[in-house]
This record gives sequence, C-alpha cells and structure tokens, in this order.
Amino acid sequence: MCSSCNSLDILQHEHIWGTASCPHVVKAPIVIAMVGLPARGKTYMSKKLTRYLNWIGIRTRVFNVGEYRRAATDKYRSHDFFRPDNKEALEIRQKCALMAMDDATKFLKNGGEVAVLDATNTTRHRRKLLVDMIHRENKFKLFFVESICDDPEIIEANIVEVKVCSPDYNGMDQTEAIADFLQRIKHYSETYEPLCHEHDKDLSFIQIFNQGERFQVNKLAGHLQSRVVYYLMNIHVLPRTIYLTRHGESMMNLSGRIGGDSDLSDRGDEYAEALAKYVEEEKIPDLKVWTSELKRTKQTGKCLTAPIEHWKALNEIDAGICEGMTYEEIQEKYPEEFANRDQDKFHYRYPSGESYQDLVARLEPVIMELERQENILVICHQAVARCLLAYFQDKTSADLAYLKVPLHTVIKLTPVAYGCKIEFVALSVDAVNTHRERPQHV
Ligand SMILES: O=c1[nH]cnc2c1c(-c1ccc(Br)cc1)cn2-c1ccccc1
Ligand SMILES: O=P(O)(O)OC[C@H]1O[C@](O)(CO)[C@@H](O)[C@@H]1O
Repeated sequence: MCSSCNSLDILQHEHIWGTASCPHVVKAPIVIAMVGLPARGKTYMSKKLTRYLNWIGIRTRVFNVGEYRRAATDKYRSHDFFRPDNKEALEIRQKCALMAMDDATKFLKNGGEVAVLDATNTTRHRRKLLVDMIHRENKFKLFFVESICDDPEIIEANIVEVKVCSPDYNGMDQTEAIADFLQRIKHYSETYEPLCHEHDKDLSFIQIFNQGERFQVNKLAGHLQSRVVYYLMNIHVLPRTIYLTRHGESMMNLSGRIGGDSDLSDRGDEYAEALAKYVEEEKIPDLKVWTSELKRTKQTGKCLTAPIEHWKALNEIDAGICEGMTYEEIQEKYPEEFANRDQDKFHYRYPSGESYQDLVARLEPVIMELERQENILVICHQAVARCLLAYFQDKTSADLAYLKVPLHTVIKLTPVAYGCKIEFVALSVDAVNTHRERPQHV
C-alpha cells in the first residue's frame, strides 16, 4: 500500500526510487519555468541554477526557447517579429515553445531530474498551457521563477552585456541593437501578465524583484523547490573576484605522501611570502581569507594582513586507511582499492575515508557562503580545489576528479555575463607536481 496515495500497486509507484508516475514521490522530476520580460536575467538564472543543481548531483538541463526560435527561422530581421499582431511569427514562436517543452519532457522521461524552461512565459494563457501539458499529462512538478525588474539601468546593463552580442544582432551596431531590443521588450510588455496571488494561488512560484532585493514565494511544493529558493536568495551580481589556491608545498608533498597534517616545506614557506606579495599588489578591496583547519593552509596564510577564517569543511579529502601513504604503497598494499579508484575516481570512497562525491556534499555550504560573499581568497587543497573549480567552471563529475590544480598557483575567478573568467597565476616558487594523470587503460 502506498502510504501517500493509498495505491495498492506499489510496483507502479517505486516510492523509494522516485518516479514521475506518482506525484507524491520525493524525487518527482520537475520543470522550472522562468517568467519575465526580456533582459530580466532569466537566462542568467537558468544557467547559474542549472550549474549549481548539476554540481550537487541533480541531473538538470536548460531548454532555451530563443535558441529553438533562432533554429526555426533564418536571419532575425527586427523587433517586428515580436509584434503581438504578427500572426506568422506567433505561429513560429508557439511551435518553438512546444518543441522546447517536448524536448524537456523527453529529458525528464529519460532520467533527467530538473528541466529549466528558459522562456518569457509572460501570459496566463501560456502558463496555463504549461500547467496542462506538464502537470496533467506527465505528472511532473511545475515551479515558476519570475524575475521582475523595472530599474532601467539594470535592464540596459543586461542588454549591453549579453544581448547586443546575441546572434540576433550579428552585424548590427550596438546603438541599433539596443534600440531594437528595447522595442522587443515593449511588444512583450503589451501582453505581460505577471504572476499574482489572486489568479495563481494554486501555482508554486517565486517572484524576484530587482535582482534579489525582495522575494515573494507561493506554495513551495517539495525539498528541491526549497533548495532552489534558498540558492536564488543567496546569489548576487555585484562584481567581485574569488582567488583560489592550494597551500604551499608541504613535507608530505615532498615525500609523495597523501593526506596527513604536515608543516610547509622551505619552498612552501617561500610561497606563503610570495602569495602575500601577490595579494598586496592586487590591491583587493575588503578581502577575506578562508583556510582549512589543517596546518599547511594556515601556515600559507601567515603573511597575509586580511582577516582569516578557518573552515573544517575545506579540509582535504580523507583518504581513510590510505592516509600518509604514497600511491605506489597503496597499489602495493591495496591493489583492489587502487584499481577501483582508477575505475571511477569521483564515486570511489577510500575505506574509512571519503569520495569526491562526499567532498562535494561537504563543500556545498562553502559554495553557498562564497555566493553570498564578495572578494575572497580560499587557501585549500588539491581535491577540494578541484571540487570548487568544477562548480565555477561547470565541469562534469568525471572531469572534476582530474582537474589540474598545481601547487604555488593562484586561480583568479571573475564572474562575467553567464559564466566565469579564469586565470592561472603561477607564482615563481618551484614545487613538486602532485597531479596523478587519469590512467589510459580505463
Ligand atoms: O534581475 C535581473 N535583471 C536583469 N539582468 C539580470 C538580473 C539578474 C538577477 C536576477 C535574479 C537574481 Br536572485 C539575481 C540576479 C541577473 N541579471 C544578469 C546579470 C548578468 C548578465 C545578464 C543578466
Ligand atoms: O584525488 P587525488 O588525485 O589523489 O588528489 C587528492 C590528494 O592530493 C593531496 O592533497 C596531495 O597529494 C592529498 O592529500 C590528497 O589525497
């Protein structure tokens, strides 16, 4: 008997694994439908939220209706395409919206967990179509995320940053493109019906006002929706830089041993000084420094003047019974373990230790706090840095475990448009190479 919906057909429900067939399941697939006029950050949020959900292990994909429209029609001519009375264009736009929905449904029926529908969805009619298609036919959950922004400066900044370089405006000069895009917004505004409690009281949605200044949340339905709301309430678009570095070379690094809590080597001490000099020259306003609780990261920050916080969550991956060993010793003493790790390094967990998957879970609160902060220098470890880097660079879990993060290198991360600019700054202090390549045979 299914406790949630009293059905006797337990096989059909598979409550433990979560299927689309029963709306009560914990992990029912979900469509997150964006709502908002053009240039309100829908694509920005869609991509950022998708990157976060994939990083925490939830299979998520964005379906951008604009990309379907560009594929369906040849060269975009002007905002006339978006006139409410342009019958031919309306037909194309409706067809593209349905194609995006169809692909999203296929994705969710083939193992996908969250489909983000990046579209304007600015009329009640369109949203009702979504409700009928998603909720009734497929039993997926539906969660609306609306961005409402009436600050002309923010709109203009968005257009300049990500619209003028859109394929729609290839070959058009910036002033012309901005004017055309403002006309496009005007056409949408004529029929725009924001979500509202009176008409939409049965829908699950969040409304975000002016880039997170204020929020309105309605009928949250489930854990994932709460996680999404929490994430959206923690991000911001203020310009800032995140500096990521490993500790200086340690005594264990010198001996090729993993884990432990050793001191820095002489060259590691030199790196601590070089790092302080680099940070000084960068003239970073209001910098904060985060280290792990291990000696080698604390010692690496000892010459810095900025305030320092220590996080246990930033400690290096726990190698369990292999702590303090060299890779050769592990291969000698635990050949099975060594081979299993090479087979699937992200999911492999050391006996009495951790996997990269465990590390990502342990680092999620660090990522959430990093999103809230502004200029931060994180002094951490090889495996930890790989996990953090994979979040900012949208890397797959398989690639994450083999990212190159050399010692004595500062990684500079600056959010730009929809992604993150990355620079590797190698400070001139030699160090051993601790990177073990992905074995060829697997
Ligand atoms: O509300 C917006 N209006 C216009 N533009 C915007 C936003 C947001 C935004 C929205 C919700 C939250 Br919570 C945080 C930021 C991000 N952006 C954006 C930022 C960079 C490039 C392109 C777009
Ligand atoms: O996952 P990998 O490639 O073994 O790298 C993680 C290892 O790197 C180190 O930080 C330095 O060798 C070890 O403490 C840690 O076990």
